[in-house]
Amino acid sequence: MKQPLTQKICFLGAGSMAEAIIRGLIDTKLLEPIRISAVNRSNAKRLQELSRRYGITIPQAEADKDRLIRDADIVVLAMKPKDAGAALASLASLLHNEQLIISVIAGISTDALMKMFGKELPIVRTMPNTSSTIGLGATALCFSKQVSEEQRRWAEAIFASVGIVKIVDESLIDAVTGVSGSGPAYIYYVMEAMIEGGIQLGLTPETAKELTVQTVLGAARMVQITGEDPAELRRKVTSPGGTTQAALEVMASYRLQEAIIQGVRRSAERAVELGQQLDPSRDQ
Ligand SMILES: NC(=O)C1=CN([C@@H]2O[C@H](COP(=O)(O)OP(=O)(O)OC[C@H]3O[C@@H](n4cnc5c(N)ncnc54)[C@H](OP(=O)(O)O)[C@@H]3O)[C@@H](O)[C@H]2O)C=CC1
Ligand SMILES: O=C(O)[C@@H]1CCC=N1
Repeated sequence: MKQPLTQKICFLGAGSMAEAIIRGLIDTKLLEPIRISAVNRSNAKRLQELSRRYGITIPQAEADKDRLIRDADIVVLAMKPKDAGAALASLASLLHNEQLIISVIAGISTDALMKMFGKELPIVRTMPNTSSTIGLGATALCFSKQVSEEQRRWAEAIFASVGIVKIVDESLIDAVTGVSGSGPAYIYYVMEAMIEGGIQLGLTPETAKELTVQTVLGAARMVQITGEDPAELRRKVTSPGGTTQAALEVMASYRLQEAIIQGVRRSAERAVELGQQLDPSRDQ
């Protein structure tokens, strides 16, 4: 097991992505709950729920909020892109350059964040996904030049506690959003359709769901364990003139693969748009 971290971490934004990471940190004992705090905009009930569930610190009064942010060694920005402008402007005066800033916000570049803060800070821009909740996340990281070696290790350890970590150039983070940030939703979408197909053919919803879940799990693990390409594994399922070929021909007639590729591309493009809405000077 990795050496536990001794830093204090404050999550700014206490939604699903923050909870996924908090849970991983605690489950893997990378950080003790006492070193973790979370603040949000207004939803006190949500903070109480997280505090009850994980034993983390939450502000007891408005003034506590600023103190938790100021005292943290690591501040994780985990609000929606649309809320980031207002949140980050009010945050600038609380941040100092001994802190590491980790952003999970889709689309917003490290340059744009620094512009919003009005100062140069060590920033790790990340793109995780919600499978981090169960330790099976896929996260890409990139670093601003102010990030020290030690801070890189903190960031890598934090996201390694909830899944796999890939270091990428910042120019590729939006592509990661298209593949694995939004990716779980594509798979759920396919699963919904498989379950519905099964129900239409007479299976109970429970049986259709169980069979679908095991099929998706098994297919992903087959790729991982055998190391074979998905295309090759698909070929092995597809007997000439058989049932799978018949199914895939129908799916191809609906251009399913093309639809997914275009969806991945559109997600990445949308990340760029979200960033531009906050940083009109961005020229991509
Ligand atoms: N969900 C996902 O699959 C992924 C999300 N991301 C990124 O993670 C970020 C968060 O997403 P997600 O967890 O889904 O969002 P949620 O809507 O679940 O949570 C957002 C949180 O941000 C808080 N918030 C809003 N404004 C402020 C503010 N001014 N100060 C402090 N907190 C604030 C909200 O508080 P309140 O409820 O009080 O308003 C809420 O707790 C997004 O930027 C998204 O791009 C990245 C990868 C995957
Ligand atoms: O949909 C979104 O904007 C966020 C970013 C990646 C996954 N969810």
